[in-house]
Amino acid sequence: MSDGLISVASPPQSRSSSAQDSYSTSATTYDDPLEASTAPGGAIADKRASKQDGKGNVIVSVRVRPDLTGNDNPKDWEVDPKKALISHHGRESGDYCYDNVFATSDDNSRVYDCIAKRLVRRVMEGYHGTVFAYGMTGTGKTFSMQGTASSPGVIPLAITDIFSYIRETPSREFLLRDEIKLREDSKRGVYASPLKEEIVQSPTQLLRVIARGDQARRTASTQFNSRSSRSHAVVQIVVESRERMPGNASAENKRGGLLPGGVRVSTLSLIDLAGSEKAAESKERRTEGSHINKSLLTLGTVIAKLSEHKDKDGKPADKDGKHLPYRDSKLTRLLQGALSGNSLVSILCTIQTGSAGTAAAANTHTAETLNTLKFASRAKNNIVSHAKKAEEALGAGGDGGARVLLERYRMEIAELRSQLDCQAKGKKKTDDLSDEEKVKNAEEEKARELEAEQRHEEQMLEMQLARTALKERIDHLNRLILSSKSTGVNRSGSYSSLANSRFSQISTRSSMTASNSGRPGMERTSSMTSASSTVGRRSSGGKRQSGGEASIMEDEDSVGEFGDGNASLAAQNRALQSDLADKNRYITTLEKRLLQARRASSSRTSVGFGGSKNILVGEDHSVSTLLKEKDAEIAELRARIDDKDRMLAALRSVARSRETAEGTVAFDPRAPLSPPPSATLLSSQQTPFPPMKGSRKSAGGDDLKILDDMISDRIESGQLVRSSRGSVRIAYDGPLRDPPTEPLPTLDLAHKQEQLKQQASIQEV
Ligand SMILES: Nc1ncnc2c1ncn2[C@@H]1O[C@H](COP(=O)(O)OP(=O)(O)OP(=O)(O)O)[C@@H](O)[C@H]1O
Repeated sequence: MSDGLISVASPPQSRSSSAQDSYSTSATTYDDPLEASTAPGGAIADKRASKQDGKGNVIVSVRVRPDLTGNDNPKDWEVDPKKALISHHGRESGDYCYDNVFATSDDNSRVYDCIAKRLVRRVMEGYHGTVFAYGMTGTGKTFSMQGTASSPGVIPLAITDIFSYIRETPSREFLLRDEIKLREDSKRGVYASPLKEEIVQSPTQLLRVIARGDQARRTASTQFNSRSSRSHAVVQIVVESRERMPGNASAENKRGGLLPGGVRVSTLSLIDLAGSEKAAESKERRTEGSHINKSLLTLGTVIAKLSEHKDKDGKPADKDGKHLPYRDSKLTRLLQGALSGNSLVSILCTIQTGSAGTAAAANTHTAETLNTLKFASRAKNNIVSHAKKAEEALGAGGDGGARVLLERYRMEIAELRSQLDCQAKGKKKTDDLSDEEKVKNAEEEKARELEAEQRHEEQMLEMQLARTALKERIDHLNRLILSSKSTGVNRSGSYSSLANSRFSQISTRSSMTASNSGRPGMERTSSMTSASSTVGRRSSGGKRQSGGEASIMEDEDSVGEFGDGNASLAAQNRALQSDLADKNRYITTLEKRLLQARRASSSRTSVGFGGSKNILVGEDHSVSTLLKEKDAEIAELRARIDDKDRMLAALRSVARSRETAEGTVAFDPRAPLSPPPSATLLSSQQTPFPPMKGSRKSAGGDDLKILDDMISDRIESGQLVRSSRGSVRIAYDGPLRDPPTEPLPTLDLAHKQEQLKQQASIQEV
């Protein structure tokens, strides 16, 4: 027996690995009491002993690679798979008993069932598990761990079982990630590849991830070392699981409705170490500081020291009580958990018992094989595992919680759901706010519309008020205009009254002149004038009318009183007087027409302006036009008056010429209706009133003086009577002629012309 490391022979395997529950081959068992009864009877005591000292959690198996020459039964080696015994006969003879010894005929499936299947199950249940292969280069480590397409190794089979277990365990949910793959070569030492852990959801995906890592490993090996065994390959699968909601939970609850329990995290490490023979032989490489050799040597050293000594706390220590040098290499650092007893461990050592060719090669090969067996024996004897189920990490607190990806994911999911809820609430709130804003906007819009409507109404009201104000202003202005016009009209009316008054004055003066003359024609003229004047109405009494009528008759008879032979001159004077009377009548008629026109204009203006407030400004033009027409009529009347003046002047000139030609004519006092022409002219020229100005005075100044002298003579003779006011009249000579109570209107053309001119000038103003 080689160095006494292998103390417990592994029982022969009895079952295949095709079935999930067929894992019952190992002589070592994990801390499952029910498993003990299933083991072969001869190994029960040893297994119980292993369980008691914690060695039951460590499985050490040896696989013998077939000999390429077909010599699977070398004379120095005896392999008994059933007894899990390898015996070497020769210089270093001995029996090496392990938990499992696989013959050359055993395939990968069987190897997996014996060394890893149950471990994988335990990992799925919450244990940490480590499976690594150790052996000489070319002895079938990779073949056993990875296998081939037709004969998958431990890793693919473990992956298959992992997903099978997940499918068969609906009460829990799992999360798998290929976390770390340590690579170690002579140049870079141990390094992680890939550096990024990946979540895997299917065996194919996990295998693809592993294949990428293996490809990287091979590339590195090709670059730095032609031999792939110069590096390690570590596949570490982290399994997180937690209990699901009851089966009747809805699909949504199955995803998110987790029970309040924590997340269980376990790790399955599958390691394909570099060729151990180099670590054992190549001192040269060790002196070069080979990381690979150092790791393997450190691993061997650690394993060799595991059970030799314990520290004061009972933890593995070296003989000096010092801590084991796990940190001397990254490999031992990685495997520290497994080697220190916190993990289930399964060690597969591969050997090749066949011929290595030459004798030297055969000796080297045998020595290396023996070293592998010794390593396995030490591992079997020294590694004590007290692996327990990993504690469920509750919540996210602490480092453990932070390391739990599932918990992190759960928390992240919860947080995302919270955010989603918040977003949904926010969205709802936003929607609500949007609705509120819409309502608010609608209200604001409505308010704006109302405000606009009110503003519009106010504007309309203001416009209406403005229009009203403008209308009032216009009306006011119109009233002002009308007032101005009315004032003019009223003034016109006042002027009319005034004019009537003045006319009455004129009439009074005329009556005085007529009284002086005592001619019925004057009375007739007076009556005509009085018809349009207040004074005239006063003078239009029945007595006076009767007197007037009588006067007319008397006028006809009075001619004979002045029958002095100057009848023609008297007749001419009468004709002139008659003509003057006609002119006066014509002037009176014109005055009446002018007065009527002014009244009509005033009436139309008053009716037009006072009857409607909406008078157009254009109507002023009609008034103005009417006024202009009246002014034009007045101007025409003035022109006619001027014509009459010129006619009178011509008549006076003719009378003077005749008087000059006929000499002095004796005045016939019997002819009162036939006063001398000079008297008539005197009267007509307002003698004894102030003489007319201008050409009129100069035209007949001498003649008038003569006539004045004649009138004075007749007054002295009693034929004419001068009143106290200066007017002259024919002396009263009998009862048949009532003296006039009021002065008869006399012809005072010049004075009337002046009045008309004054009236016209006032109208123009
Ligand atoms: N049990 C076996 N049955 C059939 N062929 C095997 C077996 N074991 C190994 N081989 C073959 O032996 C060769 C070397 O095997 P493998 O590469 O697995 O050795 P290794 O120990 O991994 O070497 P290294 O340390 O260099 O990686 C391979 O071609 C492989 O197919």
